[in-house]
Amino acid sequence: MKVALLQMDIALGDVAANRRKAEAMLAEGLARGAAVFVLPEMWTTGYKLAEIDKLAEPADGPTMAMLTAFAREHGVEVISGSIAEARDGRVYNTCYAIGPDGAVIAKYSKIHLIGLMEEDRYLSPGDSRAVFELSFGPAGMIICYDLRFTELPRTMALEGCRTLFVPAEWPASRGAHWRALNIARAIENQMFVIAVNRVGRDEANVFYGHSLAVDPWGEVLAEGSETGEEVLVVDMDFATGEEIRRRMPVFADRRPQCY
Ligand SMILES: NC(=O)CCC(=O)C(=O)O
Repeated sequence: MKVALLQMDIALGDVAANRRKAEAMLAEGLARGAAVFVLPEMWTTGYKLAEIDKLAEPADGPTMAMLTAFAREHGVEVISGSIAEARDGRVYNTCYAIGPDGAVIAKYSKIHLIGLMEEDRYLSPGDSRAVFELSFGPAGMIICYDLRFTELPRTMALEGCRTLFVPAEWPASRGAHWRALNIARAIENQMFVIAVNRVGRDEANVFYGHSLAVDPWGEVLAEGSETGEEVLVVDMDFATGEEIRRRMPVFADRRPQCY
């Protein structure tokens, strides 16, 4: 199963330009045989938070129309990355999972908003998890800062999640954390982790790139560069996860009554 990680730069506040770029990268991934596509966090707008109420789109807005049409036309699965979502007079940082018929299978709004990047001033937090079924097995999604909150992916693992998608805008100043946390989440939860970060800079941050595909043993199957836009196409054998769980039966050995 080939998975395309769209490691892109983002034009701050220019939704139309970002959509054109994403369309070109989706087309490249398709030409290279990908059947699953993953985009980064807040890729339509970047962190243009002071104007986010004007830039946000409803769940059936033009960006989702483009992504659902792409999935339907080509019979592929898309993890939308996150999009500033306008809902009930608020704005959420929301990621959608889209099936090969173009239908939205699941939706997740970022639970942990990062004060360091002022998300808590401008965005509203979500309050529910997303574990769902894709063609290759049960999957889930979290967004960027959520990576630091161990309990969220652990709870999702206990609910059956075997592949975790992590769209991100993670700054280079905390690059070591990005790598360590993605690999740790994969090892401790015996999950595949597919984490897509942006490159480039905005007014406040230089971003780290290094998009990652990690297997449940913690092996890095593919990693993006630090500065370059690229479509990483990774051939993944999702069946190997169960063999790793048999070899190292961490979930069977848990003793939650002690902690
Ligand atoms: N966009 C984010 O959530 C950034 C998270 C981050 O920089 C960190 O956790 O560190």
